[in-house]
Amino acid sequence: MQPYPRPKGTFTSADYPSLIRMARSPSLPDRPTRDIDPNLPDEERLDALRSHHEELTDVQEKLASQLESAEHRRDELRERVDQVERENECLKHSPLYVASVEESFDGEVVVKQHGNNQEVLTEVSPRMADRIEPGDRVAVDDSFGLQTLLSAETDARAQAMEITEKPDVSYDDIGGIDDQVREVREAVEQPLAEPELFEQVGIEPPSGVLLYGPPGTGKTMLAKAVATKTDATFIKMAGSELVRKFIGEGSRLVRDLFELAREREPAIIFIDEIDAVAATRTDSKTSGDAEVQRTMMQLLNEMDGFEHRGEISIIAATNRFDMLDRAILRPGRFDRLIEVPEPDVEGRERIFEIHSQDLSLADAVDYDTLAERTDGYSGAEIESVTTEAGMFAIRDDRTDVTMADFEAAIDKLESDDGTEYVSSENYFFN
Ligand SMILES: Nc1ncnc2c1ncn2[C@@H]1O[C@H](COP(=O)(O)OP(=O)(O)OP(=O)(O)O)[C@@H](O)[C@H]1O
Repeated sequence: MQPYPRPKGTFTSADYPSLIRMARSPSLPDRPTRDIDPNLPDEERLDALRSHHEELTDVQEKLASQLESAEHRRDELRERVDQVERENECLKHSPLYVASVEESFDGEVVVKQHGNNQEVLTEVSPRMADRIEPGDRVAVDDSFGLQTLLSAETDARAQAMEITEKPDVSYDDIGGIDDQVREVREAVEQPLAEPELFEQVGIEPPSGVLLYGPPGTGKTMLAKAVATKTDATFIKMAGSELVRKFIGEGSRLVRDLFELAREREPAIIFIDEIDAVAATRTDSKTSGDAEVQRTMMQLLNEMDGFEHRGEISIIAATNRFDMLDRAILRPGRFDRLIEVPEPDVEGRERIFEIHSQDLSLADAVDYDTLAERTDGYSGAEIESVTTEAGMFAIRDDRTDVTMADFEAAIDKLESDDGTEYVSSENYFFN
């Protein structure tokens, strides 16, 4: 019996077309044909028919065997396809590491992985070979295979950090949170302005200040106002920017952040939405969580190793105090907590006054009444009311803003929102 021609060896997907062709046209055994003379005596005809039947049975067995082999081969190929698909899925989902290209040779490069600074020589696929240059940032897989060319590092830094040489916010621009202004001045301004005072007394100034409270209450303004007052460079980084896609990138950005601050002393580092990197650990052990943990550890390392901080202050802000990992609140880290609440009625009146300073007002605007009507509004929402009041005047072809415009603006914001503004008393735990 002639066996079905089984292809040998290991195959890749590139071999599939030829394998399929082979499976479709196997060498089939010849179909036996026989003409039996009808004039033969019965016995001879019967013998001839028997022998023909045997030949046919033989062919049928051969075909059955070939079919069985083909089915077996099909199952093997299916299994292989499943395995390749699984490997493919794994490759798609496994995390990539960020590395810098140090040197580039003919088809090979030396890359240095961020985070552990491990250097390796690795091959570059022809599809990437002519695009890779020393200094490029690349994403590599577990075996250091180059997967993607990343955008220039300067872009990543610039995207993630907002640097203001001279912010122009003064303490007078901030209304309704006088106690918080005083506390921030004490904790940040004084150590920057009079470091010798702390030395003389023999105490360490607070390491980091954490401002917490609902959105739009002036936390960023506070940090900017201290930078203005102390002539410090204001470097803002959003925590969400630190939670990057690639392993090693978040901790690298944290290092860059502190390095930049050292270059630009005096400087204020402001980390907004710190909860994005410093939330309480969850049970899930995904690689994303591990990466966030690494970024947080890098941040804590930078703070812990900041003995001679010079003229650099660190301020962080969060709307989700309840979510924070307590590790960041230990002494030597964010050890001065300042709650920035929504303004009370007097605070709202003051914020209305501040934001109406540049408005051209038609008649005396009753800030007291406006403050009464805006219970639960944040500073940012009060700013929106004044802008909207100005829009009403413009729509009405006037250059002066009236009390009625303010009233209409509040009505509009409340109907746009669909709800009354909720007081923030339990904001953190909702
Ligand atoms: N207390 C305030 N006094 C005057 N203006 C304020 C006050 N709070 C907020 N504003 C206005 O709202 C805008 C946004 O405020 P800011 O960015 O400081 O809030 P935030 O607390 O940092 O908010 P988020 O938590 O959303 O980052 C400010 O530019 C300012 O115009």
